[in-house]
Amino acid sequence: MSFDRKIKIAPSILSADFANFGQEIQAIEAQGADWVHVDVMDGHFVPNLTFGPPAVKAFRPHVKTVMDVHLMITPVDPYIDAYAEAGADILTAHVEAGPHTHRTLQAIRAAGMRAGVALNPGTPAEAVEHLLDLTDLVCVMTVNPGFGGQKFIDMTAKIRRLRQMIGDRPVHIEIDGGVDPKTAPLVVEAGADVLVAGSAVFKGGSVSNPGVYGENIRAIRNATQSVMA
Ligand SMILES: O=C(CO)[C@H](O)[C@H](O)COP(=O)(O)O
Ligand SMILES: [Fe+2]
Repeated sequence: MSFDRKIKIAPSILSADFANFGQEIQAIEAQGADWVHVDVMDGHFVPNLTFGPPAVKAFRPHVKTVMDVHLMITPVDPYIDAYAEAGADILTAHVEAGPHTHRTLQAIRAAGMRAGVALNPGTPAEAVEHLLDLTDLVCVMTVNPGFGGQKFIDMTAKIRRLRQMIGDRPVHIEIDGGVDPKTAPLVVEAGADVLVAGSAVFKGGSVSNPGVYGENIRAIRNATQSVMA
Protein backbone atom coordinates (compact mmCIF):
# COMPACT_ATOMS: atom_id res chain seq x y z
CA MET A 1 0.00 0.00 0.00
CA SER A 2 1.43 3.42 -0.92
CA PHE A 3 2.06 5.97 1.81
CA ASP A 4 -0.81 8.39 2.22
CA ARG A 5 -0.01 11.79 3.75
CA LYS A 6 -3.58 13.17 3.50
CA ILE A 7 -5.33 13.97 6.78
CA LYS A 8 -7.12 10.88 8.05
CA ILE A 9 -9.85 11.00 10.70
CA ALA A 10 -10.00 7.89 12.90
CA PRO A 11 -13.07 7.90 15.17
CA SER A 12 -12.46 6.04 18.43
CA ILE A 13 -15.26 3.59 19.14
CA LEU A 14 -14.59 4.11 22.85
CA SER A 15 -17.27 6.80 22.52
CA ALA A 16 -19.71 4.56 20.57
CA ASP A 17 -22.76 2.74 21.95
CA PHE A 18 -21.18 -0.39 23.48
CA ALA A 19 -24.36 -2.38 22.84
CA ASN A 20 -24.20 -1.66 19.12
CA PHE A 21 -20.64 -1.70 17.75
CA GLY A 22 -21.40 -3.19 14.32
CA GLN A 23 -23.89 -0.51 13.36
CA GLU A 24 -21.78 2.24 14.94
CA ILE A 25 -18.75 1.24 12.83
CA GLN A 26 -20.87 1.12 9.67
CA ALA A 27 -22.34 4.53 10.49
CA ILE A 28 -19.01 6.31 11.03
CA GLU A 29 -17.55 4.81 7.85
CA ALA A 30 -20.62 5.82 5.83
CA GLN A 31 -20.21 9.32 7.29
CA GLY A 32 -16.60 9.77 6.18
CA ALA A 33 -14.28 8.09 8.70
CA ASP A 34 -10.95 7.15 7.10
CA TRP A 35 -9.90 4.61 9.75
CA VAL A 36 -11.60 3.00 12.77
CA HIS A 37 -9.66 3.37 16.05
CA VAL A 38 -10.09 0.58 18.62
CA ASP A 39 -8.86 1.22 22.19
CA VAL A 40 -7.78 -1.92 24.03
CA MET A 41 -7.30 -1.35 27.79
CA ASP A 42 -6.28 -3.90 30.41
CA GLY A 43 -7.08 -2.29 33.77
CA HIS A 44 -3.37 -2.54 34.57
CA PHE A 45 -1.33 -0.41 32.14
CA VAL A 46 -4.26 2.03 32.29
CA PRO A 47 -7.01 2.29 34.92
CA ASN A 48 -9.81 1.16 32.60
CA LEU A 49 -10.84 -2.07 30.90
CA THR A 50 -12.36 -2.39 27.41
CA PHE A 51 -12.17 -5.26 24.94
CA GLY A 52 -9.89 -8.13 23.96
CA PRO A 53 -9.23 -10.19 20.81
CA PRO A 54 -12.69 -11.86 20.52
CA ALA A 55 -14.41 -8.45 20.48
CA VAL A 56 -11.90 -7.04 17.99
CA LYS A 57 -12.50 -10.10 15.78
CA ALA A 58 -16.25 -9.40 15.93
CA PHE A 59 -15.66 -5.79 14.79
CA ARG A 60 -13.57 -6.91 11.78
CA PRO A 61 -16.35 -7.74 9.27
CA HIS A 62 -17.88 -4.31 9.85
CA VAL A 63 -14.66 -2.39 9.15
CA LYS A 64 -14.19 -1.69 5.43
CA THR A 65 -11.43 0.90 5.88
CA VAL A 66 -8.48 0.35 8.26
CA MET A 67 -8.77 -1.18 11.73
CA ASP A 68 -6.31 0.75 13.89
CA VAL A 69 -5.88 -1.07 17.22
CA HIS A 70 -4.35 0.92 20.09
CA LEU A 71 -3.08 -1.43 22.80
CA MET A 72 -2.95 0.08 26.28
CA ILE A 73 -1.83 -3.19 27.83
CA THR A 74 1.25 -4.75 29.36
CA PRO A 75 2.74 -7.16 28.48
CA VAL A 76 2.10 -6.87 24.72
CA ASP A 77 4.09 -9.70 23.13
CA PRO A 78 1.93 -12.66 24.29
CA TYR A 79 -1.12 -11.11 22.56
CA ILE A 80 0.33 -10.03 19.19
CA ASP A 81 -0.74 -13.17 17.31
CA ALA A 82 -4.23 -12.96 18.80
CA TYR A 83 -4.70 -9.42 17.43
CA ALA A 84 -3.34 -10.48 14.03
CA GLU A 85 -5.83 -13.35 14.04
CA ALA A 86 -8.58 -10.89 15.09
CA GLY A 87 -7.84 -8.87 11.94
CA ALA A 88 -6.04 -5.72 13.12
CA ASP A 89 -4.47 -3.80 10.23
CA ILE A 90 -2.35 -1.57 12.47
CA LEU A 91 -1.29 -2.67 15.96
CA THR A 92 0.13 0.02 18.24
CA ALA A 93 1.98 -0.71 21.47
CA HIS A 94 3.12 1.85 24.05
CA VAL A 95 6.85 2.42 24.38
CA GLU A 96 6.23 2.53 28.16
CA ALA A 97 4.64 -0.95 28.14
CA GLY A 98 7.90 -2.87 28.44
CA PRO A 99 11.67 -2.82 28.00
CA HIS A 100 11.77 -4.46 24.54
CA THR A 101 9.68 -2.30 22.19
CA HIS A 102 12.18 -3.05 19.39
CA ARG A 103 11.33 -6.76 19.62
CA THR A 104 7.62 -5.99 19.92
CA LEU A 105 7.60 -3.93 16.69
CA GLN A 106 9.49 -6.66 14.85
CA ALA A 107 6.96 -9.22 16.07
CA ILE A 108 3.97 -7.07 15.01
CA ARG A 109 5.36 -6.78 11.47
CA ALA A 110 6.28 -10.46 11.39
CA ALA A 111 2.63 -11.24 12.23
CA GLY A 112 1.60 -9.32 9.07
CA MET A 113 0.36 -6.06 10.59
CA ARG A 114 1.59 -2.48 10.39
CA ALA A 115 3.43 -1.55 13.58
CA GLY A 116 2.69 1.53 15.68
CA VAL A 117 4.37 2.88 18.78
CA ALA A 118 2.58 5.22 21.21
CA LEU A 119 4.04 7.82 23.56
CA ASN A 120 2.42 8.99 26.80
CA PRO A 121 2.43 12.76 27.35
CA GLY A 122 5.39 12.50 29.74
CA THR A 123 7.58 10.50 27.32
CA PRO A 124 9.98 12.41 25.04
CA ALA A 125 10.12 12.01 21.26
CA GLU A 126 13.65 10.63 21.61
CA ALA A 127 12.24 7.42 23.18
CA VAL A 128 11.34 6.23 19.65
CA GLU A 129 14.36 7.63 17.77
CA HIS A 130 15.97 4.21 17.29
CA LEU A 131 12.67 2.50 16.46
CA LEU A 132 11.65 4.55 13.44
CA ASP A 133 12.84 2.04 10.82
CA LEU A 134 10.60 -0.60 12.44
CA THR A 135 7.58 1.68 12.76
CA ASP A 136 4.71 2.61 10.44
CA LEU A 137 3.02 5.00 12.87
CA VAL A 138 3.94 7.04 15.94
CA CYS A 139 0.94 7.78 18.15
CA VAL A 140 1.38 10.92 20.24
CA MET A 141 -0.99 10.83 23.22
CA THR A 142 -2.46 14.25 23.96
CA VAL A 143 -4.21 12.94 27.09
CA ASN A 144 -3.06 10.45 29.70
CA PRO A 145 -4.43 7.19 28.27
CA GLY A 146 -7.36 5.39 29.83
CA PHE A 147 -10.48 7.44 29.14
CA GLY A 148 -12.27 9.32 26.38
CA GLY A 149 -13.46 12.88 26.77
CA GLN A 150 -10.38 14.32 28.49
CA LYS A 151 -8.87 17.74 27.93
CA PHE A 152 -6.22 18.10 25.19
CA ILE A 153 -2.61 18.43 26.42
CA ASP A 154 -0.46 20.49 24.04
CA MET A 155 2.21 18.21 22.54
CA THR A 156 2.97 20.33 19.46
CA ALA A 157 6.68 20.67 20.29
CA LYS A 158 6.96 16.86 20.47
CA ILE A 159 5.11 16.46 17.16
CA ARG A 160 7.49 18.91 15.42
CA ARG A 161 10.50 17.08 16.84
CA LEU A 162 9.11 13.73 15.64
CA ARG A 163 8.41 15.05 12.13
CA GLN A 164 12.02 16.21 11.99
CA MET A 165 13.34 12.85 13.25
CA ILE A 166 11.14 10.87 10.83
CA GLY A 167 12.45 12.78 7.79
CA ASP A 168 11.55 10.95 4.56
CA ARG A 169 10.49 7.71 6.21
CA PRO A 170 6.89 6.56 5.46
CA VAL A 171 5.77 6.95 9.09
CA HIS A 172 2.40 8.40 10.11
CA ILE A 173 2.08 10.72 13.10
CA GLU A 174 -1.21 10.01 14.84
CA ILE A 175 -2.66 12.22 17.59
CA ASP A 176 -4.88 10.64 20.21
CA GLY A 177 -6.87 12.49 22.87
CA GLY A 178 -8.95 15.65 23.00
CA VAL A 179 -8.90 16.21 19.22
CA ASP A 180 -11.71 18.52 18.09
CA PRO A 181 -12.10 21.33 15.52
CA LYS A 182 -10.12 23.70 17.80
CA THR A 183 -7.14 21.43 18.52
CA ALA A 184 -6.93 19.60 15.15
CA PRO A 185 -5.31 22.51 13.23
CA LEU A 186 -2.61 22.88 15.92
CA VAL A 187 -1.47 19.27 15.60
CA VAL A 188 -1.74 19.15 11.79
CA GLU A 189 0.30 22.34 11.52
CA ALA A 190 2.94 20.66 13.72
CA GLY A 191 3.11 17.61 11.40
CA ALA A 192 0.35 15.12 12.29
CA ASP A 193 -1.58 13.28 9.56
CA VAL A 194 -3.89 10.91 11.53
CA LEU A 195 -6.41 12.37 13.97
CA VAL A 196 -8.14 10.07 16.44
CA ALA A 197 -11.35 11.57 17.81
CA GLY A 198 -13.86 9.89 20.08
CA SER A 199 -16.12 12.31 21.87
CA ALA A 200 -15.83 14.99 19.17
CA VAL A 201 -17.15 12.56 16.51
CA PHE A 202 -19.86 10.73 18.49
CA LYS A 203 -21.30 13.68 20.43
CA GLY A 204 -24.91 14.44 19.56
CA GLY A 205 -25.26 11.54 17.09
CA SER A 206 -26.49 7.95 17.09
CA VAL A 207 -27.03 5.14 14.59
CA SER A 208 -30.54 6.50 14.07
CA ASN A 209 -29.17 10.02 13.59
CA PRO A 210 -25.82 9.32 11.87
CA GLY A 211 -25.70 12.58 9.92
CA VAL A 212 -24.37 14.22 13.09
CA TYR A 213 -21.31 11.94 12.91
CA GLY A 214 -20.74 13.22 9.37
CA GLU A 215 -21.07 16.85 10.47
CA ASN A 216 -18.64 16.26 13.34
CA ILE A 217 -16.09 14.53 11.07
CA ARG A 218 -16.36 17.30 8.47
CA ALA A 219 -15.95 19.98 11.16
CA ILE A 220 -12.62 18.43 12.23
CA ARG A 221 -11.43 17.91 8.63
CA ASN A 222 -12.45 21.41 7.53
CA ALA A 223 -10.68 22.97 10.51
CA THR A 224 -7.39 21.50 9.26
CA GLN A 225 -7.71 22.87 5.72
CA SER A 226 -6.35 26.31 6.55
CA VAL A 227 -3.04 24.89 7.81
CA MET A 228 -2.51 22.42 4.95
CA ALA A 229 0.02 23.65 2.40
O1 LIG B 1 -6.72 6.19 23.55
C1 LIG B 1 -7.64 6.83 23.98
C2 LIG B 1 -7.78 7.08 25.45
O2 LIG B 1 -6.74 6.47 26.12
C3 LIG B 1 -8.74 7.31 23.04
O3 LIG B 1 -8.42 6.92 21.72
C4 LIG B 1 -8.95 8.81 23.12
O4 LIG B 1 -9.12 9.27 24.41
C5 LIG B 1 -10.05 9.28 22.21
O5 LIG B 1 -11.09 9.87 22.91
P1 LIG B 1 -11.36 11.46 22.92
O6 LIG B 1 -11.29 11.93 21.49
O7 LIG B 1 -12.73 11.54 23.51
O8 LIG B 1 -10.28 12.09 23.77
FE1 LIG C 1 -6.61 5.50 21.47
